[in-house]
Amino acid sequence: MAAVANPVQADPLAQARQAHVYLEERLKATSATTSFRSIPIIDLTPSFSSSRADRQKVANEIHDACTTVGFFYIKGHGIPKGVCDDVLKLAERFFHELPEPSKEAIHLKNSPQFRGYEPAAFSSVNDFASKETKEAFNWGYEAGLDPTGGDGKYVDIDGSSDGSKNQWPSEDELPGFYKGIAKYYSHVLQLSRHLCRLFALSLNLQEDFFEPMITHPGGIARLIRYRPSSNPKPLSEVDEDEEIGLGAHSDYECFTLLLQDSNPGLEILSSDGHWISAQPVEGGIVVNVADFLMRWTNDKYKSTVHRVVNRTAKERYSIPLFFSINYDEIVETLPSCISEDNPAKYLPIAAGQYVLDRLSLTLKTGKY
Ligand SMILES: O=C(O)CCC(=O)C(=O)O
Ligand SMILES: [Fe+2]
Repeated sequence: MAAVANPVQADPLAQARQAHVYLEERLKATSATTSFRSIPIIDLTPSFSSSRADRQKVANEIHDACTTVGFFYIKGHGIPKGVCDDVLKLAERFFHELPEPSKEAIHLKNSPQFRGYEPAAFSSVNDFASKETKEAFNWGYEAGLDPTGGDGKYVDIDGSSDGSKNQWPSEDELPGFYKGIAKYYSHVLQLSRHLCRLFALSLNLQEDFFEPMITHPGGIARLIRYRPSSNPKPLSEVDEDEEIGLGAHSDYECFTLLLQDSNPGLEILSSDGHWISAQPVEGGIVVNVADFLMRWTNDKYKSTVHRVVNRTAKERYSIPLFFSINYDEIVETLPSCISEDNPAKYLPIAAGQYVLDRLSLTLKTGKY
């Protein structure tokens, strides 16, 4: 086991609370560790090459983005444009076509695993945001959505392993919904596995280091709808009283792959206090490091605070996948991220336990 210096807390809930305190501190931070004004764009095309040098080159770009901004766009990722367009259309159909009682029937409050429909103003990712205007539909990994078929050993965040916990709308009411979701999800899952190989190279690990840990990965995804703004205004440097679509937060898992439509809205907090707009990039998918990977890398890779404000008079749709390694995998700090001068800061923890603690904390604050 890796040496653990000053283990913060042995109690997972206390650790989760501490992560919340950490977020509060990040939001207040004014002194820069790394400040930025733009988000790198990384072309993944060479990462599919049989040349190790080509793959390493992309991995090095990922390393630079993750140790500074914590966010980057990927292009040349291989998911066909039609698949992305179709799933965004499906999101629109879900919110517009599914009758309210049918949405209510698959409400997230029925699900200990946070799956299903979440109406506007139902939750808040942090204690500081006023009511969030977003609406969402959440689902998680199931073997039927995985083109590998999975390994039959899927374990959920709460340790359960008795089948899918997803709440799907009925095929009669929303024909083709499950099929369309499955198509996009299978693509984005395989892309995440590909990224895991690049993350491994970027961290000086064997390229297949993560492979045994992603055979039944955690992958909560959501369709999100942000209403048009009633009073559109441009991003200003100081804006305390925003109409918040999604409050300032960092993500919980390993990394997030975000498909956004053509409307801007995502804003990322530079460490000198400026919010930077992650404008949609044609054919691009946004990738960001999340808290579990930050912890796993001993804080080397940055999980950067972000929020969503729809400043346009149009609806905005986005579809994040929060990719985690197998939830039952217990991890300790990555060997390439510790040294005598920089010993491991965190205790080993199961990937799913960490996510559950963070999600439960949202419950504890009474916002769910
Ligand atoms: O909708 C977006 O652009 C970002 C969504 C997000 O940050 C999240 O769901 O965690
Ligand atoms: Fe997020």
